[in-house]
Amino acid sequence: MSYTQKVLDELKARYPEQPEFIQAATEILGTIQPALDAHPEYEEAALLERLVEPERIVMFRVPWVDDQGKVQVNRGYRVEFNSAIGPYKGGLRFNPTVTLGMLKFLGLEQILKNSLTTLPMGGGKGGSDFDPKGKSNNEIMHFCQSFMTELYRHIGPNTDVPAGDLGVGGREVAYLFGQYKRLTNEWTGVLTGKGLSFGGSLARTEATGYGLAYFVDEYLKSRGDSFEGKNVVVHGSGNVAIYAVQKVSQLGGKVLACSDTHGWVEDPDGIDYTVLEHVYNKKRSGHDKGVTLAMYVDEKPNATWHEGDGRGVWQLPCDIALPCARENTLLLEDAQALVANGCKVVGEGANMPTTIEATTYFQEHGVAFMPGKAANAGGVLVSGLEMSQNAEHLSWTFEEVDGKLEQLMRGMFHNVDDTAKEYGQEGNFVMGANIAGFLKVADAMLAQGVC
Ligand SMILES: NC(=O)C1=CN([C@@H]2O[C@H](COP(=O)(O)OP(=O)(O)OC[C@H]3O[C@@H](n4cnc5c(N)ncnc54)[C@H](OP(=O)(O)O)[C@@H]3O)[C@@H](O)[C@H]2O)C=CC1
Ligand SMILES: N=C(CCC(=O)O)C(=O)O
Repeated sequence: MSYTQKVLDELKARYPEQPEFIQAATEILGTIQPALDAHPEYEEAALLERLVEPERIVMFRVPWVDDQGKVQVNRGYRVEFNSAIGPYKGGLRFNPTVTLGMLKFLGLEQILKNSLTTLPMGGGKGGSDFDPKGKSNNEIMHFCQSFMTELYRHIGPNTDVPAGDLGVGGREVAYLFGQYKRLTNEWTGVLTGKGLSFGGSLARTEATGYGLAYFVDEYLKSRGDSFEGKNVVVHGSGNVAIYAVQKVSQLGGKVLACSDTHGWVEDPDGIDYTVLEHVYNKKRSGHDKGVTLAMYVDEKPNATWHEGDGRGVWQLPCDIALPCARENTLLLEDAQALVANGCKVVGEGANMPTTIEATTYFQEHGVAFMPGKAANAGGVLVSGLEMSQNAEHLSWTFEEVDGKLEQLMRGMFHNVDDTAKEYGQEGNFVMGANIAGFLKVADAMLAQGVC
């Protein structure tokens, strides 16, 4: 039995209640064995057994009072997964489906993702089963203040630097930051995604979506192609999706459709990202009762709203698919429909949106599949640049940040592409990303001894 299979079997036996974590570990361990074959010292040092076990997990109670004066209780977590190459770095997710296993999947992905950025950032992830939907700004503030009252003692600019993710945007990061300052009497770069008036980086809001478009565009360029004239479908219409739509359009592509949890919208004129911004801001205004993406057609009468499952976007004929919502939202049946309708490229803006079965189907049918740990790394990459700016007490221009983002994302594609070729799997960007991300972390862990 291979080393990776042994470790994976042990994980499956130990954590049967954490399916998303096992899914992420299966994808990673299922592709890095060729790198391990060349390094028997990794098994001697139990390196994989240590890699898949978080260095620390913090779990805590989050009590808060709602607008009716009723006491509510949620659960809070921070998975400090791996600090071999830098302080723990990763988002916070506020969503009623959050579990420890989900955050461990996100944290494991984050380790390799942050490694691929070439910046000194370790991997972590946290969040809560708090649902921000339908909550007033006052309630979100009370929750964030209570959440940070527990978390602050575990984080810091050189220890653990949280940021946004699903359900956590600029509003939540700002409330969290305000509470951190009160508790520590320190102004530091302890969170990223901050507001521009208090240490936030220009281009951080746009970074994940832009980075996705740059990564896919570099792949297209490497094959003598481009976004020009390409039809694109996007799943999701949140922070990642909005700016992916903007940048894809700027690069010559036409985004035909996008979605939210209430349905999906198609626009023959091409999705207008500024309208998506209006919907996003209304949803997060603190008065979002009943606001859905259906609002898009109010501003764009040529568009059509489809109530129901947002996965309807996968039925549209397209050249490129960009899943930007959340995990396991592109299933085998969706992959079959996309391939049948001519899709040739999939770039993951979300974390693990494509199931293993769907990924395999794409790879077996000649679709260029780019995993989120590489393609969506633009967000954490610019978070790293925000940390740099905070550390030097400087603010770079939008063009400086966006230029660095584009340069690093295009370079990341070539690192992933070259690594896949080096291991005899040209075009297998899942293997390329996993091995390229893994090797840097593994070397650091080996050098630092048994810790
Ligand atoms: N924010 C960041 O910096 C980064 C985020 N990511 C990943 O990208 C993905 C999206 O994150 P982000 O854009 O920040 O999150 P947002 O909360 O801003 O947006 C999430 C989007 O996905 C939709 N959505 C949520 N749940 C479901 C579901 N079960 N089925 C279909 N659609 C759903 C939401 O619809 P609705 O509005 O109706 O809820 C919304 O359109 C996540 O996987 C996240 O982990 C990756 C890298 C960086
Ligand atoms: N949610 C993010 C961004 C994390 C960060 O900016 O620290 C991700 O990379 O999944």
